[in-house]
Amino acid sequence: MSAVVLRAEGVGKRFGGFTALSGVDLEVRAGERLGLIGPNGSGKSTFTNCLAGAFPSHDGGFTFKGEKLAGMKAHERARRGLARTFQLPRPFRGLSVIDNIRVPLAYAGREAATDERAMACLEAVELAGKAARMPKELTQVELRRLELARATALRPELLIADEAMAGLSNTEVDQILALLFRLNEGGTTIIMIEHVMRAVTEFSQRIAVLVAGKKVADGDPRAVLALPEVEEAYLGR
Ligand SMILES: Nc1ncnc2c1ncn2[C@@H]1O[C@H](COP(=O)(O)OP(=O)(O)OP(=O)(O)O)[C@@H](O)[C@H]1O
Repeated sequence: MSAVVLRAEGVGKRFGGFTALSGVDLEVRAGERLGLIGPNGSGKSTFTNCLAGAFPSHDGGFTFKGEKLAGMKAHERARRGLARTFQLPRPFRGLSVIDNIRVPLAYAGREAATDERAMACLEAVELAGKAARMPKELTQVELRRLELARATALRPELLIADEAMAGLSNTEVDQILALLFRLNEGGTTIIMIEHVMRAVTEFSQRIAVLVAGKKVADGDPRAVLALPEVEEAYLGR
């Protein structure tokens, strides 16, 4: 079995008096494909934000590649190989597609921000033909692909893909799925947060379920999805 790359221990987050996450433990192994699911508002993005360093404080902690992340800013976590995409793609709207890739390359300094490297990132998501276009000229699925290219330009060890498929057609879902499989085959560990259940079941080797901020299940996808508490959480949406 491969090494644990990420360990979350007792992660909790409150917004004022509201508990959005509570006591979440999670382990992810190197090279794994994990589906993180749960009804709307169950805390999936909050978990991602805590992990990526978007929130300054929360309970519990994360260990990534053996190093505690507490106190590290988002960019420091990114430099260590932790990447995430956003539910709503966030390209630099004033920059061309290729410049959107040059920015993370240049910023992190781990890779030379050469044209070749930026083009290779675009080729990996089949956007090389649109390198000179502006983000507003891209379709929804192309924007999702650009978001993935931006997140993976630095060849992260772990990628959290937060609803990369929302609102896409079946064919487009397949395109993004293929891309995520390719990234995983290249060695990237992936946490997929997704409501498109077909994609989650095709992709995930394991599924963890959040309901009202608590992890209620974690294990083999078929066994997890058959649990009464998981069915109830979804049917009760
Ligand atoms: N910055 C914030 N301030 C206050 N409440 C917040 C904030 N961010 C999230 N919440 C609340 O925390 C709860 C969990 O939200 P979160 O976005 O993590 O859920 P989610 O599982 O990602 O949902 P979805 O599937 O709809 O994206 C929700 O009730 C949400 O309203």
